[in-house]
Amino acid sequence: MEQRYATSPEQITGATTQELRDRFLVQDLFVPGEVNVTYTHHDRVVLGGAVPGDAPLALPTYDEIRSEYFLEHREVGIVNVGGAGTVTTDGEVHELPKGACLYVGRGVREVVFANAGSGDEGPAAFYLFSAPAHTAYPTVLTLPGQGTVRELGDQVTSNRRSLNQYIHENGVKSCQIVMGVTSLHPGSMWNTMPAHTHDRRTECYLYFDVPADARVVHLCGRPTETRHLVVADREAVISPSWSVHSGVGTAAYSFVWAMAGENQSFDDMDGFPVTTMR
Ligand SMILES: O=C(O)C(=O)C[C@H](O)C(=O)CO
Ligand SMILES: [Zn+2]
Repeated sequence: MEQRYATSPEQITGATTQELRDRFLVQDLFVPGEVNVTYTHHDRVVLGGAVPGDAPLALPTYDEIRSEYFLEHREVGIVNVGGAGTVTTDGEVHELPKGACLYVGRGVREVVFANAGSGDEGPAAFYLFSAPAHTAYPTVLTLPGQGTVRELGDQVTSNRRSLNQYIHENGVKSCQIVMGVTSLHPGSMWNTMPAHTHDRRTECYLYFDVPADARVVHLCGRPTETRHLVVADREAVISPSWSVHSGVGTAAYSFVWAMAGENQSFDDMDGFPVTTMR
């Protein structure tokens, strides 16, 4: 398990591009036949990718979390960003088409990932976002589009997008995790504009469906002292509570956003009109 310690805003004032990428960008999560995870000490979130091959793939536990099994003290939200697959939790099989979200609560001992056929989308690719959990909520599957959908932005400002909330205060229950998927409409490139922070939660974005020859220029840092990361398909960005998280693509794309921290209030955010940003 890769470990990333927490970063304060003062530490990035003179950071090089590589230093910024080492702190905030998570690459190579999706390797065929493997489960790969990164532990950020920002709100103790674990990010992961699981890509089953011909054989099913089990979620292991790791020394760093000192748990007999991964979900002994944790919960996880799982979104499939690849072809159809299944996730089996303590023997119960859940079918996840692309874009579906499975919440798995504390206390589930076995989580097993598998492919379910060979469609155009290639093998299943499961993105995992896990946080410490104080109690056990039931495992719940949400199919694409079945969450709470918010239509945001406008084609005129190139930020028309559909935001699907899956795990949230008024949806699937969790201890900490708030999770969903946002998809840009064709011709729209900007996400999360106007940008915001939420000092009470860490947020991570996993960009997916970014064409191979395209990139997302992701804005991070304090709103009045921004930096950027150039992000490719299936790469994730860790956004500390003090950092904006917004981006513009060179083509349309989608992303999984997920948060954990002090509260689960999606609208508890401080917005920054672009005219106030630097
Ligand atoms: O497009 C957006 O706007 C988002 O998806 C915003 C994220 O959901 C977010 O940053 C929530 O805090
Ligand atoms: Zn946010």
